[in-house]
Amino acid sequence: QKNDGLNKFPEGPSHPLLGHLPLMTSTTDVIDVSMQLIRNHGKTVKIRIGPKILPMRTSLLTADSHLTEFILSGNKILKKTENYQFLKHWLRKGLLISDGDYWKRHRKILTPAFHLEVLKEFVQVFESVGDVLIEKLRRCEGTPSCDLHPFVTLCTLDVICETAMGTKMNVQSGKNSHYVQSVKKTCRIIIERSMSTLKLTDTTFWLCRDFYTLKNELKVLHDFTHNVINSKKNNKSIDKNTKRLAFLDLLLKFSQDENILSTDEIREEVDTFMFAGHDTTASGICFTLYCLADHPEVQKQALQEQKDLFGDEKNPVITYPDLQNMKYLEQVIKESCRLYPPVPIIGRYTTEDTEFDGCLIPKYTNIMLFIYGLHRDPDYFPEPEKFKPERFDNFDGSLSYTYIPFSAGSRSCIGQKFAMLEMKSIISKIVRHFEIKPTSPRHEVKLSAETVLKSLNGIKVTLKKRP
Ligand code: HEM
Repeated sequence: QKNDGLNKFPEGPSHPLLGHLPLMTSTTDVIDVSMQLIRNHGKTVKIRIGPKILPMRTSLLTADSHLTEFILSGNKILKKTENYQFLKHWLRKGLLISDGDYWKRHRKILTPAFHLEVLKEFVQVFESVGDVLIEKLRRCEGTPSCDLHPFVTLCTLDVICETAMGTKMNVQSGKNSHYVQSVKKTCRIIIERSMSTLKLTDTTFWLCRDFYTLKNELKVLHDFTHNVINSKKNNKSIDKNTKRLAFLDLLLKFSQDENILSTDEIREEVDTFMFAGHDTTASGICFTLYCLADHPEVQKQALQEQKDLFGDEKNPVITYPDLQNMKYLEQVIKESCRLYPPVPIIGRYTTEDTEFDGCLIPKYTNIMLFIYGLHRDPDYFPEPEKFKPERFDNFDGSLSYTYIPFSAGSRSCIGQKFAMLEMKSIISKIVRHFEIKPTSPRHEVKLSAETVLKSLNGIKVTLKKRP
């Protein structure tokens, strides 16, 4: 393995034998240590695991917009890094982790399922599931501190179950808790595998209890989607009265017409939507509400926008054009996704020697694109720590590789428009019903880079019913 080209990049402090491994032993370290490295040593740094002379792995960590643009805008470096492989037991060859011609073919097949005409029909789902969330949040009214995360996660799970599979799961009302528990346990094990030497490789993972737990949980998850698909195939559970089709119905339809996806392939894609489409939006919603609590003047303006659109009506019937008209709220969400990007790091892997800016990046290099770092760079965003939605007043394309919460280029998030609509629907509802205030003393989030950005100590605010 030739890694000479990487010598151009600084390494920062590291252990001579273990490299950066001792610095990154937890999901919280990943954010802090990566920030320190890029602040103190340059926008792109080398991360080494193992001895300096013969490293086990050398990666690049970058928050440089040029290198980010080079990687994301080209069509050469499309393969994901090996840590995505922890997802393979659940998602198999789903869109998020597949590559090569297989990925290309599936991306082309799945793209029409995210067409605007399809998404517009989902607004009703966001709204009715959001109404249940409002009822659940009433429990928090008057309490000094409410952790939003568990409430919002169940809400986004209900949304994705109904939109991806066409199945009302009512997890917010305590139904189907076995499926929810399996999603939670599987996500936990996936994160822990990337942090534990014993769980890291399949060769030793089977020695751990989690290997068997994962096996059981995956059976629950796979059986569930499998059964939904089968009953749809036998046409037992398609609601004839709705013109709304879930992603699964669309995939089945495409496949019936042209026989392009097998049942297993459909299941893998539906599982992928389930995974990629609920924790991410929950993170986006929770951090936006946290920012609104901290910035009463921004919240006031967001509420005013709601009043301008719907008067004093707290429960208007919201349509797709209404969500489009929530321009200020969109800026608020964008600014929150800048400071707290729901997906803080993504990884790509070079399959051939690649030249960038006169430097050779060798074949088999992991490149970690540090979205969180890009978004907090003062060269790209003056006063980066400040929450200023007006930054997005005149958002122009030149920011496109400095602001990438949904990634960019051909492997960008296929669910981007869906996610923005869902976040607007849920957040606007909460803003109309509650005044969101910081807790006293103010809750300070402890950021953790799991597959999505989370806060280890929850996302706590105070909710006060609006008159
Ligand atoms: C705020 C919410 C969301 C954020 C911030 C987000 C962010 C991202 C990012 C950064 C990627 C690139 C991942 C990588 O390169 O490794 C991605 C990919 C993807 N996202 Fe999202 N996502 C969100 C919501 C959703 C939703 C709701 C869905 C589905 C309904 C979805 C489905 C996917 C899929 C399938 C991919 C893989 C695309 C491909 O490789 O072709 N995402 N997302």
